[in-house]
Amino acid sequence: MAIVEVNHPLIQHKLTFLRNKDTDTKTFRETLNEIAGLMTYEATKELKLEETEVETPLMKTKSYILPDKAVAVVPILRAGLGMVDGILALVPTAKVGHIGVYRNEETLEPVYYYCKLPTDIAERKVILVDPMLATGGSAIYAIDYLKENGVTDITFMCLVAAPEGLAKVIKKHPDVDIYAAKIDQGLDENGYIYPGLGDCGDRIFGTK
Ligand SMILES: O=P(O)(O)OC[C@H]1O[C@H](OP(=O)(O)OP(=O)(O)O)[C@H](O)[C@@H]1O
Ligand SMILES: O=c1cc[nH]c(=O)[nH]1
Ligand SMILES: [Mg+2]
Repeated sequence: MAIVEVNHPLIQHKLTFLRNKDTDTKTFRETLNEIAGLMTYEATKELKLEETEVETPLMKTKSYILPDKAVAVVPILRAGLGMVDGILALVPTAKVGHIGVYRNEETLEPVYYYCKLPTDIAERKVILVDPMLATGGSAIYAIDYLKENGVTDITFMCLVAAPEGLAKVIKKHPDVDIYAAKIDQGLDENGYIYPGLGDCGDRIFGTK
């Protein structure tokens, strides 16, 4: 298990634009995908490769490729969708599953409404994505769900995480690696990440 705050200057620079309340929807969406791509580079560094042989213009040589069933990306709807294209730009052979969970605004408990996963998901490394890890309820629900479907290798990738939610996820799922662009100060009285960036789903899709 690892908790990695990906402190790359390009990621931290781009995160500033996502935090800014005046950033428009188009810029927000594009920048979120750019960060997701940069984080993917770090989060996939332990991927196993297969040896192959390739013929260069000069000679045959040993080289390496990803196995056919290397990766599945699973966004938690809706906001997780905002990271998928950035990840697929780097891992185009990944399959994509979807888990629909929203947070009840009063109880802050996760509410399930949809799921569709690749049939061979248990054979793949799953990158579970959601920009916001607040109380941790949605992430824990989605990880439980993946494990019930036979998945054994899960990395959770988010943009900002609250320390209290992070602690809950690690306690329940100590085998899951977590990558965050930033671990923030905490949660406010409404369960929003502080300082955070507001409601990420609404900012991606322009719904408020
Ligand atoms: O850690 P938690 O306390 O569970 O909160 C985090 C969840 O809340 C947000 O989703 P939201 O319920 O706003 O749904 P949306 O993506 O459809 O906007 C966010 O994208 C996470 O899924
Ligand atoms: O700060 C938060 C917490 C949950 N969901 C969001 O979109 N933002
Ligand atoms: Mg939302």
